[in-house]
Amino acid sequence: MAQATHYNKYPQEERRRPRIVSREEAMELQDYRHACHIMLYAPTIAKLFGRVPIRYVVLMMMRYDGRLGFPGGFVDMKDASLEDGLNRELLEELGPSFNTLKVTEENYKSSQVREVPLKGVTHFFVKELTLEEIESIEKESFNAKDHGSEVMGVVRVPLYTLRDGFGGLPAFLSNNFIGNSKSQLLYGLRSLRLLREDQIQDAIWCSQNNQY
Ligand SMILES: O=c1[nH]cnc2c1ncn2[C@H]1C[C@H](O)[C@@H](COP(=O)(O)OP(=O)(O)O)O1
Repeated sequence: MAQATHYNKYPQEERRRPRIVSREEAMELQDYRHACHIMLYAPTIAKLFGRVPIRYVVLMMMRYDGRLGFPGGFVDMKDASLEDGLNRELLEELGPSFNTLKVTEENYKSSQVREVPLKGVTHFFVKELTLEEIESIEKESFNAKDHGSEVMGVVRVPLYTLRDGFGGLPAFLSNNFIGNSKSQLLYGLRSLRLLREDQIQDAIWCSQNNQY
């Protein structure tokens, strides 16, 4: 009943638009499926071609459906918490690194609710790692249960824009993304200040106005 009341509070067109809610509000929703995904990242001093600063390694993955998304997945009834569900998914998708690396409540960032096509909540987490830890995840991901099936491969997000004005982040943003993962990526880059706002705006504009 609580769920029906909540659902009816929003007019038809409002229900189509995903909403940001607090974790507490999200956890009170009944009959919604909860999913958790995480942006893992690490600072780097490496330069592409010896001159373009890479700045951060940010991990996403190519999914079985040809879309890009973050590692993670649905939380099951048997998971004791959102973090338990996410750690279970990370072990399946990224492999043995997540026997030791653990996501905790400190890594929680935001929750978004959608009503259509199905009622669901996506919880977004972020975790800063060392470059060595990220490289170890990349190597060990070949030994993950889901490698080659649900996960086609772990990919790095290029944060730079090349001289042609499209290569790098603008081209990456032109890919197909699952669910709200593209807005999660932009939110993560913004809120963690991995890029400046003007750099993000330029990359979005260039991705939408590719003349090449
Ligand atoms: O990266 C993501 N960000 C937001 N939502 C996502 C992301 N990846 C998938 N999704 C959506 C799609 C589904 O509605 C759920 C769960 O999908 P998935 O991760 O494929 O779940 P399983 O691995 O099958 O448990 O979240």
